[in-house]
Amino acid sequence: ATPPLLQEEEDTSITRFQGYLRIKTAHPDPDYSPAISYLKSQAHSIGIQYKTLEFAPGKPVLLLTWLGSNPSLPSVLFNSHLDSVPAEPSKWVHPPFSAVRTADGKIYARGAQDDKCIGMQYLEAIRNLKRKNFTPTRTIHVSYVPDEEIGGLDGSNKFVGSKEFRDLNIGFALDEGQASPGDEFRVFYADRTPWGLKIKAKGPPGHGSRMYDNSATENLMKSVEVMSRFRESQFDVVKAGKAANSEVISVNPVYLTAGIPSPTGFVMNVQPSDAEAGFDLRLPPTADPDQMRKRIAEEWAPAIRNMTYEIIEKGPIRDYMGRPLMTLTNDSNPWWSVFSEAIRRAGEKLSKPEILPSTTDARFLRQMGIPVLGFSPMKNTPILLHDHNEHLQDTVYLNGIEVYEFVISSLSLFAGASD
Ligand code: MET
Ligand SMILES: [Zn+2]
Ligand SMILES: [Zn+2]
Repeated sequence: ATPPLLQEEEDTSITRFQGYLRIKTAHPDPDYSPAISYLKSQAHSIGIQYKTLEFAPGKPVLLLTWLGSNPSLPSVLFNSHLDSVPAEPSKWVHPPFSAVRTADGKIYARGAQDDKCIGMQYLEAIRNLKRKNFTPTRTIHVSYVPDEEIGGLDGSNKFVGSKEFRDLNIGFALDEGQASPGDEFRVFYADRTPWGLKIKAKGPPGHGSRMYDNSATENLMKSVEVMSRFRESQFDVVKAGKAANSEVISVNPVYLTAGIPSPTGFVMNVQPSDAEAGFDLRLPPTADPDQMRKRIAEEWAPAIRNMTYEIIEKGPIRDYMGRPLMTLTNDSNPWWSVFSEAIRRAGEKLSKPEILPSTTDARFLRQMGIPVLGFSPMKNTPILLHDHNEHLQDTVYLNGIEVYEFVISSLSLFAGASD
């Protein structure tokens, strides 16, 4: 057993976390370069290698490497994203980029849970392991990628397709998960894939008083009704306890638009010739994308009702072999066994592995055939990602560092799988 950290050392690691949280990498205009500089200086002080890669202008990927004693073995990757969603400062009790630590130990910042915590915990764990003279067998990589919150197409997606990535020879990866309100950590073996769906209706315009068939708004409303019924059918499965939220297809409206603008709002006595609605769809890996496309074409936006549609598919659902993008969480996956055993040895518990209701860059890694688990070590913590007043308890943050020490050391020493 190693002695607990001195108060002073704890404070320093919290201060370093606060420093990262104060860098504004929130959309719509994330400033990546100060974040990259900050992380590079951390890597320098720890004594590990670093390099910046750029696959899209102004969108750097930072890669840190702790070389193992047997670099020919497949390596292990710890991923996090540099960016975060926007915050509305007026809705927060402390400014979202202040990283205030309250008297009772809560650290307030956009990114405190999603996911700057893990980005810094990886580094603190490596710092501690180095101090204890631990030598990894497998090489450990830590990646910081841009643009996750807007779909990752210029970030992780391009990174995994690069020669630089192939050369890393990654055997297993960890990416972000979600906080757990209970006292067991959550772990995720798959993500849902987001589709943005826009449906558009056209129809004859007419006097506001007229009753006639096939107006644009009538056609759009018919679709919205059909889609609402589908949404309800999925939600019913969840309410009946037959599936988790993340195991069904979600279809949620995000905008509705029609009408002819006027200086006072909209023209009130003309039925418009165009109407449009947008939806956030999330498809679990078990969903059949062809069936979904067919449903959209035939039922949700049928041409016979003068409707058109656009599907923005933000990432894969299946791998190149057509199999659902899921990482095995049983003993047939030796990485799972090593990971779950490390959690046990850290004195912690995992709840039953889940599909993540939202989406991470793990889907791009899984598409390359790499097993990935989603994991953010936050227990007894409210789920505050994308919410106002996102915060993390200092003790939870510090505990996570210890957990990663077990996880990083175990994975790097694991000798079993050579491919
Ligand atoms: C639009 S891709 C996904 C971005 C974000 N992580 C989410 O789940 O909403
Ligand atoms: Zn997020
Ligand atoms: Zn995230």
